[in-house]
Amino acid sequence: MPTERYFKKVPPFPSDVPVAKLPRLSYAKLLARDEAESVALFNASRGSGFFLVDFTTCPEGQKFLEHAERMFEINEQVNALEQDELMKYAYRPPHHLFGYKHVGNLKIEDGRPDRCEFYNIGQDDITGVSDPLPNPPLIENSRSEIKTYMEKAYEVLSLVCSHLETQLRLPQGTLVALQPQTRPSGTALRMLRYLPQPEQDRQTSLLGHTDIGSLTLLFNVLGGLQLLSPGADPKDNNSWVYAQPQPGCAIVNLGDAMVEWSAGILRSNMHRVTFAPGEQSKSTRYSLAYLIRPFGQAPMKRLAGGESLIPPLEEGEEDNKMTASEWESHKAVAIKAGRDNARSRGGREIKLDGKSDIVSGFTVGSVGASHTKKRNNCVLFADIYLLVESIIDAASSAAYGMMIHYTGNETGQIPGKIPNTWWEGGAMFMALIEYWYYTGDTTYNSEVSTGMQWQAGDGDYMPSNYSSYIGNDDQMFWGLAAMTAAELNFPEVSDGYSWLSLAQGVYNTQIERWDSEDCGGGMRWQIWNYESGFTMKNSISNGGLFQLAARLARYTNNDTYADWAEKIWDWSTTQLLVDTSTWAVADSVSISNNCSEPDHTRWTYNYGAYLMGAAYMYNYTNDSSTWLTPVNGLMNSTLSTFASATYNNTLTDIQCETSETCDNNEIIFKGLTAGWLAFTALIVPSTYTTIMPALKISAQSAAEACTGYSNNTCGVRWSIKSWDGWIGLEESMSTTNVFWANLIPYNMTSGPVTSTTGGNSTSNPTAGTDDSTGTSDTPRPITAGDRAGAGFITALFAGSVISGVYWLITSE
Ligand SMILES: O=C(O)CCC(=O)C(=O)O
Ligand SMILES: [Fe+2]
Repeated sequence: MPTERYFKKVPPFPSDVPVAKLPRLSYAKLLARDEAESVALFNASRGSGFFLVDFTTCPEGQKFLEHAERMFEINEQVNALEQDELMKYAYRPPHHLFGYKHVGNLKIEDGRPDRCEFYNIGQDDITGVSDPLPNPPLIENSRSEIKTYMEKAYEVLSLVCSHLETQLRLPQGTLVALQPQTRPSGTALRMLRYLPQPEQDRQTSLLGHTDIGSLTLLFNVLGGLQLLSPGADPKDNNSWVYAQPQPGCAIVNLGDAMVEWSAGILRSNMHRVTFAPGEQSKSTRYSLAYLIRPFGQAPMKRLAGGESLIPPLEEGEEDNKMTASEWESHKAVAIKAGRDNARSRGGREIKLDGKSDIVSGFTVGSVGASHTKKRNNCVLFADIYLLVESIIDAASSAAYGMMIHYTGNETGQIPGKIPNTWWEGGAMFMALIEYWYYTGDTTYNSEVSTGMQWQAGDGDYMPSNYSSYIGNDDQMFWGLAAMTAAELNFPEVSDGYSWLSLAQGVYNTQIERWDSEDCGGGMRWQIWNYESGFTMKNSISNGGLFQLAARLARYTNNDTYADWAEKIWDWSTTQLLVDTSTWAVADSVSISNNCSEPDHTRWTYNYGAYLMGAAYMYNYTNDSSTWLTPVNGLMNSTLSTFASATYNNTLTDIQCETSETCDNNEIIFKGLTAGWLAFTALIVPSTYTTIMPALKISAQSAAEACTGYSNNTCGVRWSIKSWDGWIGLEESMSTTNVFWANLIPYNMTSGPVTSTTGGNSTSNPTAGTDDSTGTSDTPRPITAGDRAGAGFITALFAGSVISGVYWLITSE
């Protein structure tokens, strides 16, 4: 389709719109290594990072155009498939970056949904470098043709690399070796379609971005692609000029990897897609992009040294020490104004034979006028596909910051046990399971499995080593972690307890402890009468069991659990632990005054525990309005109490944060709450538009609070939007939670499953019932110090950059 005869089928590109004058290089001359063509390629790569390659100039080129036409046919057919069929192969960042992206899946500058759809075919899939991925039969049947096209396109771009190597005076093969077709990478053939937009309602179809890989080879017939004029304001529509497709030519552009390798000599320019100009706007636009990304482990550092024109590090400059895949995820950070690596994004002057040499951007041609603009030194948006990756990156950095404090996986240590605390292990594993689910990062999975099984006791989280001082709430967190594992299909441990049975074990042992003798019911805080909280009935124990029962009801579709959930809810609201007129949640009541005086202590997680339970009941009862009122009431009171403007709309445990008196337990609360809010947004869809923006702001603030020691150390007080000097496992756990919670929008179709929607954890309805641990009231000696705060250990972890989230969230 990119040949003359296809151009004739559509209205001509109008002559009265400004266009970027891109140099048109002859493929024949490039093949013949024509010196002038090589220099022209280099100058275009420095100036605008965009040029045309004319394939009509030789038989090899014409052959390539035939292959491209065939891909255009496949493009039309693939995008013409029924939505339902395409959605079977949905591209699901963060887990799957290949497959079909539907219209509206990404956003444009102003937050509205995009108008671009595409099918991403992974190179590794097609060449056999990875296991095959599922694709529609149309693609499956065309594997060999697609493979040929990829090989040819790769050959063309390798030729481009070879010219760049010559001009940069790099040893031949240097750039090509960083992106071989034989090594795993994110390289893809993207088949894009843009339907015509109604005249009254037109907008950007694909958000302005730079390509994060190294080189892109793009064919299209209709206009629509626009480049940002160098130095211009991306918010001003006049700054964007069309790149006019030419018959028989591909548009080649450089991506960000080239900027890194060349220390800023080569240029990666902002571009976007909008409706086609003039009469063309009425036709459907197809384009075919072959996007090369370096192999995952490729170094991103500048290729200085030897004869190369690439300058060695200057004072104040730092080498990029990341691998390509690390760097892809971290790139978003470079955008934050004032950071070293954001200053030069291409077009850096070079020294040629002792003289400095600089190339301007591109010439803008329009009727009667032609002018050159300054080069663009400031890339304002990163590749759109990076949005997800930068949140993943933040989550991964926070999870790492958490796990460096964990020693349970070391020889001689106890799996699942965190010094000076037992319950936190459950909260930590819950965070790691969710982290795994939303990021796809399996790094900590074996720690999770081992620790969760090790602490399981007889299958109900009353392990004999700690059972003498475990409280109901402590045990509950492990139960909720196991429930989460079941709902997210965390891999089962073949010779261990099933996740579901562990959750059932906790539930069964706890309902046994329901205390009808005092205050008409309720769970006590403590199990043992020698513990000081034995005479108290608190929200987290009751709200936790309420939540667990609701989740078990939904997972197993068994009303017995739901009945218990209702019973706990009724008791909690009657006792005003949950006040259904104000939706305030107290921390506890005391048996000493017949539970008549709920306290005024406000903790995020008490709200969150009940909110999550109500959300599950709403979902379980098929959206019954009875449960919607509590869901909305608790959601609103959570946000207005803990994320008000006073706290920069950022989740704050108001009880301790301003006074800087939060203990290690308390530091974890708001992260747990963030996670429960996120699940609520998923299973009660009407809450989504309230919850997600709130979670975004919290994550943005948290990212800014994770700037300690220049190594992403996270503090406690997110709301002050800077690091507060605190550090520890708990701080990092909370930020891990708020970051994965922000990945929910990218994984909307899944989330917590049930036994009838893909959950396969084995049920054991009587789990824990034959375990007498925890039902005896014989006093046992307490092991000292379990509730004492852990000392703060200095974390030193390097490399990643959480503040990327700041940009990410503000840019959406
Ligand atoms: O459709 C086009 O012309 C451009 C697509 C693009 O920029 C991309 O996929 O990165
Ligand atoms: Fe692009």
